[in-house]
Formats: sequence, C-alpha cells, structure tokens
Amino acid sequence: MSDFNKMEEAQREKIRKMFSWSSSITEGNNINTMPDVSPDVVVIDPRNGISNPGFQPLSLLSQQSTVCTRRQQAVCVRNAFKHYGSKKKPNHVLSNLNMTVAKGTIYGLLGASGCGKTTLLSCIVGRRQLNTGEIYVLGGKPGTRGSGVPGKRVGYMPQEIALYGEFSIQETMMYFGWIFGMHTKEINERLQFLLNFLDLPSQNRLVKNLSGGQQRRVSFAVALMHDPELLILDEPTVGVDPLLRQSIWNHLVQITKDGHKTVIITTHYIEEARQAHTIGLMRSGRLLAEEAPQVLLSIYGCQSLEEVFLKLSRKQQGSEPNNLQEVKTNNTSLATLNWGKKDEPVYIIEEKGVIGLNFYQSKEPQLQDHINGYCDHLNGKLPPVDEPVDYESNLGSCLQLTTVGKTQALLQKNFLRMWRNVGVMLFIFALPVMQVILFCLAIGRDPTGLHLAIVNREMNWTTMECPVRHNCSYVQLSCRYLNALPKDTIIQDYYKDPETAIDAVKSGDAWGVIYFTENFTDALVARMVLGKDADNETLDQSDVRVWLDMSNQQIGLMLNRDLQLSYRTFAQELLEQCSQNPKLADIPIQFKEPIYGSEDPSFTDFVAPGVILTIVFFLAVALTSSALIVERTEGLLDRSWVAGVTPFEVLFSHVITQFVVMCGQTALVLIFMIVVFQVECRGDINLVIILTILQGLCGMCFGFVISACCELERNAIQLALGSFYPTLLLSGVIWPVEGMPVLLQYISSILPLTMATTSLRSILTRGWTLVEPDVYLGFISSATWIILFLTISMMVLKFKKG
Ligand SMILES: Nc1ncnc2c1ncn2[C@@H]1O[C@H](COP(=O)(O)OP(=O)(O)OP(=O)(O)O)[C@@H](O)[C@H]1O
Repeated sequence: MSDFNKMEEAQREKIRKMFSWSSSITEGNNINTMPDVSPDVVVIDPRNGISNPGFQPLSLLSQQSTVCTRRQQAVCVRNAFKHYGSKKKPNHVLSNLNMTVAKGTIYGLLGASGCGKTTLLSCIVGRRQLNTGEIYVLGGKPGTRGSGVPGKRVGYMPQEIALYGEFSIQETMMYFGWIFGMHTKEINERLQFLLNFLDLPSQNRLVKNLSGGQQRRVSFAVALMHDPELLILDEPTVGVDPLLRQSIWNHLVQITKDGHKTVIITTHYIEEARQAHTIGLMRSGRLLAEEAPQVLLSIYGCQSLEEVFLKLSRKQQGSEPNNLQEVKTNNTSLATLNWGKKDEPVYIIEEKGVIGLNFYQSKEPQLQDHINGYCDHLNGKLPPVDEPVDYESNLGSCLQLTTVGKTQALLQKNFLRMWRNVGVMLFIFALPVMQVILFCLAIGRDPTGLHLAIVNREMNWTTMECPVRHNCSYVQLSCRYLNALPKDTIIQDYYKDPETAIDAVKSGDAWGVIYFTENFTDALVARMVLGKDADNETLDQSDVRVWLDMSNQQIGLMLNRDLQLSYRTFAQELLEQCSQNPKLADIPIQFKEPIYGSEDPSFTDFVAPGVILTIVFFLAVALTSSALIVERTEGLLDRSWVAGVTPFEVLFSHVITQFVVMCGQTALVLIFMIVVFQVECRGDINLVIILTILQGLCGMCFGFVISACCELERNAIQLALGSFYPTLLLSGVIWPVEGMPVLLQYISSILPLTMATTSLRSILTRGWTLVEPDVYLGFISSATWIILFLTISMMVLKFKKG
C-alpha cells in the first residue's frame, strides 16, 4: 500500500469513527434507537460540515433501495448512461452515473469543462433523454404526464443566455411569467423584487443592450421568476461580481432553508460551492464523490475543494479500467439525508458507481422518524412511475392542449419580434407586390422591336419606294403585304439580296428573312385566278419565302404566327376591295368563339394561377423556415421547452402569427393580380381567396418542417431555395403537366402546388365551382398537405425535444 493510500485509509478510519452511528449501518443492523453521542467524539452536521455535538441524527432503519425511496428525493439519477453520436461511434458523456439530491438542499455539481454537467442537467430537466438509466425529478420521471417537469416546478438557467435580445427585461419576464401561468400583477411584483435583488437596470432596457453580466442576471431572474420547487442553475455566477455572487448564494441558502426548495448549481468557481449542502464532483461522465463539502475536506485532509477534486481525479485516473461500466463500487452518501425536514422520513441511498469514496455501506438503509412514511402510506403499492399521483396536474390540464397564459406569451413574443423588425415586415409585404408587378410586366407580353431582313425584288432598290395601295389594285402586292405586318413587333430592314440578308440573321442582326421574287404580284394573281390549274412555277414565284432564326422558340413561333396572320389580313382586305368573298383567304378551318378563354389567349393567363400560388406558398416558406431555427439558436426554444411549452403550442402560435401576415400578403397579391393587372377571374372570388390562403398555410407548414429538421439557418435557406425550382417546374405552373413523361406526371400530381394550380386555373379561366373534381381536388390536396406537414413538424420537434 502506497503512503498516499495509507494516509487516506487512516483519514477514512477517523471519519468512520466520527460517524460511528453511520458505520453501524454498514454492518446492516437495524437501529431503532439513537446512537450515543459521546462528548469526546466530534459530530459533524452534514448540513454544513460544522462540528455540532448537539446534532441528533434520526433513527435508522435498514432498507433495500426502492423506487419509492428514489422518488422521495428532489432528484435521483440511477445508472445513467448517455452518449452523443451514432451507436457505432458513440461519444460517451455519462457513464453509470448515480446522483441523489435531497429535497431542501443546495447541490453543487462541480467538474472540469466537458465532463458532462450540462448534459446531466438537461436530462434532469427533460430536455434530453438518457440512453439507459433512470431519473426521478420531484417524484416523477421528467417528460411524463403530470410530472410537472419540464414545467413550472422547475426553474432552469441554461449556460447560454437563451433570451430574445429584442425584448426588454419586462417583456422577457412577462413572457416566462405567462408561460408559468402567473398573473400580470404577480409578474410585475416579482419583477420589482428581482430587479432590486439582482441589481438589474431599468426594466425597459432591451436585453441585447445589456452587458454580458447583466444578461446573465436577467437569465437568472427568469429562472427565479415563478419561485420553483427545483432550481437548476448552469453556471449562474459567471460574469457576476463577487458581491452579487455572494448575494446570489445567500439567496439560494435562504430559499432552501425551510426545506421546500432545492437547488442544483454548477460552477467553475469551486470554492464558492462550499456553501452548498452537497457537492457532486464529476469527472468523465461520473461522480467521483457526492458529499457535504466539509466531509470531503476532512476525508481527504485538504484545505480546498480544488485539492480534493485533484486528489480524486488522480485516484480515478490510476484506477481507470478500460471498460467504465465494470467499476461499480458501493457506497452511501450522507449527503442524501433529508436534513431540512424533521417531519419527513430521511433516506440514505445506495450509490453504485460513485467512485472514490468506497468505505461506506453497500445496503440502503432508511432513516425513518415515523412509521407511516410515504411508502407505508401506499401499503407497498407504488403509483405508476410514469403517472405520479401527486402534483399540480389533473386530468383537465392533461387534456388541455394549451393554456391562455402560454398562448398569450407565445403570440406576444411572435408579434413583438415582427414589430421590432419593422424593416423586415415592410419587406415581407412589399415583396409579394413587387413579385406580382414584375410578373405582370415581364411575363406573357409579345416581344416587340424584332428586326426582319426584307429582300423585295419588286421594289425599286435605288429609290427605295414601295407604294401601298388600298384599292383593288394588283400592283406591288408585296408592299401591301409588308404594310400589313405589325409595326410594333416587326422592324423591317431592307437588304439587296438574300445572301446579305441571311448573313444579317447569322450575325444576329435580324430574326429572319422575308424574300419576294420580282414577279411576286403577277404570280400571286395568277395563283388566285388559276386555282387548281396553277403550275408549280407560278405557285413557287407567288410564295413569300421566309427563313427564321428558331433558336428562340417563343420569338420564332410568334413571328411565324404574325407572318401568317398578316397574310390573312392582307388577302382578306384585297379580296374585299375587289368585291370578292374575303373568306376565300381563310384556310378551311373555322375557329368559333372559344368555350373558355379568349381567341387570343395570353401566356399570362396560363401562368397567373400558378404564379399566385407559388408566390404565396414560397413567401410563407420563407417566413417560417427559419422561425424555429432562430429561436433554437438563441436558446429561447430550449428554455421554453423546459418551462413546459409543448411543440404543439409553439407551432400553434407560429401558425396564428404567420397566418395574419399571410392573409395580408394574399390580399395584396390578389388585388394587384386581379384588380390592377386585370388577370381574368371568371369564377367565385371567395374560392380564389380560400384556395390561395390554403396554399399559404401549406407553404407555412412546409416551412415548419424545414425549420424543425434543420439545425442551421443556412441549411434551411438552402432547403427552401432548393425546393423552389423542382416544385415550380413539376407543378404545371409554367408548362402543362400533360407534356411531361408519364412517371413525372404521377410525381407531379402529388406535389402540393399541382392540383391547387389546376384548381385555381379552372376557377379563374373557366369559372368552375366546387362541384368540379378539378376544383375540389385542389382544396383536398392542399388540406391534406397541411395536415401532413404539420404532423411531420410536430413529430420532428417532439423527437428533437426528447
Ligand atoms: N449536442 C451535442 N452533440 C454532441 N456532443 C455534445 C453535445 N452536447 C455536448 N456534447 C459533448 O458532450 C461532452 C459533455 O458536454 P457538456 O456540455 O455536458 O459538458 P459540461 O461539463 O457542461 O462542460 P462546460 O462546463 O464547459 O459547460 C462534451 O465533450 C461535448 O463536446
């Protein structure tokens, strides 16, 4: 045995003598009488580690560890394992950790950075779940129905500020106060106390304008706000001056005095933890020791807790086995005594896995000062673990989806956020208007100013004369035809020969060439007179020869259409002047008045329904896709979960807020499309409004899915942008679905925008009503997608919350 171990063993022996009443427990004796406290034996009061000859420990009763006794503690963690990362490459953070926090005590959780303190605390408050092991908090398992955890039984101050910078101190307090179900008056009173106590600046100051230390104090104030039973503070004294730090500790000591409040606190200032009733020294995911500070100092003969920690760490390093799970030493922590309450049974709990202090007993005795303890009262029957019998919850609140306070808090938060970003809000409303204006001005109009190279051999090239006659004259008809071409669309450039004209097209100076032979007029007249007897040469000479640049389909097709329509106009006019039937100029297909739409349909009419829905859908996606991420990165979402807000409530509040914004956007889009730019609307405008709003909701819910799935804002933006083009291309917005391969048509039909676009198009251009399948399918598809997206985002949020 090394000198160090010998010294340590001697120390332990000494302590064992000090706690002679305790050592009798280790032998497994039932002790029904108080142990004698001889005057020459120093008795240390484990509440404060101070020598206290008058201290009377309670009667002891040996008892096996039970769920019942664990639930008696404020917090009880047993055999906790937690890893991050995949199962193949796990990062073990908690390894067989046991922890017991007695009610009415301050528990200082100490350990080096990265040893797993925050992880442990987040499991305790129900933010994360253990991979294996058990946690009882205030008698229930965190996250189970009626446990009150997460919820108002716990006050949690996370390591990061986790507050919304745009809120004032008062608004921050109101937000959390309402969530905890407090009345406004009550919140204001508490706020005044906390402002004074924590030496905070004016309640109207915005959190983002406070110093780091002040922000931490506001964060601390939030945890204290509702005076919770269990206060969990992750490094509350960082960035706080020594005076205030001491007053925080004084306050913690004060609130735990009557035994009704419990505090778990982590700190990097190890020495300040001397004021705690119990200290848990944590290293590499487990507790090296869990004792009253003075007891630790005595056992290890150290002057400071830091020294104790170093000793224990060295010892752990020396005995570190490869497999952490194999080390299971048994000991009992005196710190688990419930010193605060004299009327209640007190337990010493069997501690497996607390290493370093292994000289205590292996059984779990119960110190009991009255017979009808909690467990006896239940006649040995334990209430179901997941549904504690006690606590504020009742069936009513379990069935309740939300509370007025939470709804008020969440809605106020969302609207305030918007209000505080007026610039962004204006942009949010200006954007759809801008998009509609740009769409109506830029899409669907006929191109103008297109150059055509004309080679007219009938024309006098020297004088450049090409007279147009408006009577029944068969002279230079080519000039008459050229005159019939639309002036705004086509600009006529004259060339001497076809070769130079074609070169102009090749060099991009013209969109096509029109060529007339020198006897075009005679051949054309002969063609009309001879009819079926016209020879090939006559037919050939009478043709208007055209070479087009078809590289641009839209311009090529439009020129093609204009050249043919202009010929029709020219021929009809000539026949009319010559007292002939102008119908002779028509091809023998008669287009009657269209059943739906106009004789001259525009591309705008085809695209407009899809564009309306796309604008509303993707604006909603943009609005919501980062909403949850921003809250999550700020830490506000995590803090709200711990305060008892549910994914449903968060989503519900965002749906309401975004819905209001979206209604405004929808109104603007429809007003500009239909009223200002006169996009045809033959159907019921109410159906148009409802369908557009449904699509907005659908986009919003899709945004929630993105927001719930993505950790980073940039990933959300990438996903939202990435989904834009496939949806636009596949939804029949810019090209008919019928033009797609069959498989793609099936895929297209299930996308959120496809049926809705068809439906809106049918309402706008055909004036159809809900009885038509094309119309009602759009509504059904939109509603189905909304439900689906909402369900997915709720599930993802719940999963992530766990
Ligand atoms: N979400 C996470 N995903 C993956 N690993 C994580 C995650 N959170 C924490 N860890 C890792 O778990 C380990 C313990 O982290 P934890 O934050 O619990 O330590 P800590 O003791 O609170 O540290 P500190 O005192 O610096 O706050 C660290 O190695 C950390 O990198």
